[in-house]
Amino acid sequence: MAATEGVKIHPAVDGGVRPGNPSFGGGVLSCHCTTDPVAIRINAQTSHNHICGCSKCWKPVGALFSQVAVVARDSIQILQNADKLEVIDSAAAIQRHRCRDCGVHMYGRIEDKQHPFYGLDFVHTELSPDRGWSAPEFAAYVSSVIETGVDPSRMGAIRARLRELGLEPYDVLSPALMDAIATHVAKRTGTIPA
Ligand SMILES: N[C@@H](CCC(=O)N[C@@H](CSCO)C(=O)NCC(=O)O)C(=O)O
Ligand SMILES: [Zn+2]
Ligand SMILES: [Zn+2]
Repeated sequence: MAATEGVKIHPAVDGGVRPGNPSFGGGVLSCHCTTDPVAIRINAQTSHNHICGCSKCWKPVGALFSQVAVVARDSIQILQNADKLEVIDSAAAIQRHRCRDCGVHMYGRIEDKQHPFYGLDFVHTELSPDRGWSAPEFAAYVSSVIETGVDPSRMGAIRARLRELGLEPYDVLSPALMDAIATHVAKRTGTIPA
């Protein structure tokens, strides 16, 4: 039996990564409540979609990883049941707004203007019935799944499965995003010209 057989990452990728549609222009995300769901509209295609193993991002029941993408904050509009949204941790860099009834995270917002990703919101596009959203490109915070209870002996098979799916595993973010963060910091501190 192949080492990767039976390794489940996330329902959106377990059957293979579906390509996004570059001309897709957005859609509506809804929480899991069967009555009075929270709904938000995203008026743009997402970018930097990735699979995330960190303990803070929302994961569907049974999934080892989250799927999370970013979009400009001004492209998000709350359509209904905004009163059900609560911020999980207002001290966190990403302030995750979840439905207080079903627990689904509707969007994560960065309020710190100095943060390298200020201006971007984090969203889970599987909450939309549409298929054109940008595809996940890599896997982030992979070792962090151990913090959520995964046996460390499974990490070899998990990383192998991610590679099989074309989702290169990183233990923080991808090199491109880490470079963007470091460039932002170097410009802010004056190490390199802004
Ligand atoms: N080992 C920790 C990592 C948590 C973490 O740093 N998560 C990242 C990525 S979230 C989406 O890519 C992060 O930026 N967090 C900021 C925040 O959550 O406010 C763990 O697993 O908890
Ligand atoms: Zn809900
Ligand atoms: Zn995360």
